[in-house]
Amino acid sequence: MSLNFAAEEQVAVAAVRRACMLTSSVFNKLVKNETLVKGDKSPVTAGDFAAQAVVNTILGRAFPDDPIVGEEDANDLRVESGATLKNRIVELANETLTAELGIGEMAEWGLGPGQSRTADELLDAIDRGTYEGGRTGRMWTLDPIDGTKGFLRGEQYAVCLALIVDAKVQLGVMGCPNLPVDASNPDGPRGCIFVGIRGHGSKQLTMSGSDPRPLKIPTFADEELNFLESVEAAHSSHSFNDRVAQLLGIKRAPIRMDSQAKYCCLARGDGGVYLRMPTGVGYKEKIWDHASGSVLVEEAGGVITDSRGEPLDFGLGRTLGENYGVIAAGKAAHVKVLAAVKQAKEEEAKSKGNL
Ligand SMILES: Nc1ncnc2c1ncn2[C@@H]1O[C@H](COP(=O)(O)O)[C@@H](OP(=O)(O)O)[C@H]1O
Ligand SMILES: [Mg+2]
Ligand SMILES: [Mg+2]
Ligand SMILES: [Mg+2]
Repeated sequence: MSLNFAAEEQVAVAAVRRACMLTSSVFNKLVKNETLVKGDKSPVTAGDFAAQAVVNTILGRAFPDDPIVGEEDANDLRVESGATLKNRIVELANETLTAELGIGEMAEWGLGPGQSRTADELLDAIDRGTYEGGRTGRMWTLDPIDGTKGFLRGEQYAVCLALIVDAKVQLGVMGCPNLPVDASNPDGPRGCIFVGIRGHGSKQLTMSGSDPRPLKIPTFADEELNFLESVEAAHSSHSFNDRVAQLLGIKRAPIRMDSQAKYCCLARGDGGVYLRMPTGVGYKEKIWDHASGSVLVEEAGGVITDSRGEPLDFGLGRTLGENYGVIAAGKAAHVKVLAAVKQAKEEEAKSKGNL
């Protein structure tokens, strides 16, 4: 029987839950100077930094020897021009770390009333996430807000945390504060946590971490299949997906959604195929954008590969290496989609050759 990572699961769910409290509460209060544009032109908010500070503080206390590959770093907050944003982040992180949740997690992990951290401690916590990754050992990977653009639009985003051991994802925990608990009731209650544990299945929990519901990807009839794809056309080629859908005879419109919430929706059967093909050259996918989703999908009975059918390699460092895209689906659907993707790639190569 494989390890069940019970202690890691408990800590990760608690950390993701606290980070989700923070991001939900900050959303309504974000003001203009609380968002920065990073070097790659992507946005980052006070919520991203503060959520990374909270999760890394908790991980640092519970598993002090584990390195963390986190999306954000504190460089922009350590300079004079970042002082206002830094103060806001410290305020938000401490509000969250000191909240009284009454679930017996608190003293042990340095949480609850009276457990405020200094600004320096919180910036250092953010910078615990600068680990380079690699092939061996234990490491966590964190995306404090995946789908920052969705977050800013008030749409889908996810707090994503995964444990990788010797380049294999063993545990993935995702918090989706805006995701309907039940896709068949889109106007009903929102907010859920998803957990995948290698060898032990996938489940959906409430936002407070209770009421586990096991997840299994259903087998879709061909005419029922549909795509889950990025909202942002710059992140994933919409036209390529359209061609693959055409080759497969898919009639249903794609579901466009930001973040790894797409993997959560795949794992519970809201959509049949996750397909993400590069839009240009040069961008390398980051491990924190796929680690937790990949184990969730696999443990719900699905398959995740690149567009050549090769497994994703989480042992190359902070990125997944050269970008061949990502295909995730239930077992039977994955075989068909992979074949159609190969055909669409051949067509594309031919038409480029003929130009
Ligand atoms: N050119 C690009 N191609 C693919 N992914 C990109 C990209 N530029 C940014 N991203 C990633 O796409 C993620 C969002 O994925 P999606 O499009 O599925 O919502 C972003 O995560 P963050 O929002 O955490 O920065 C970012 O890491
Ligand atoms: Mg980002
Ligand atoms: Mg991301
Ligand atoms: Mg992010």
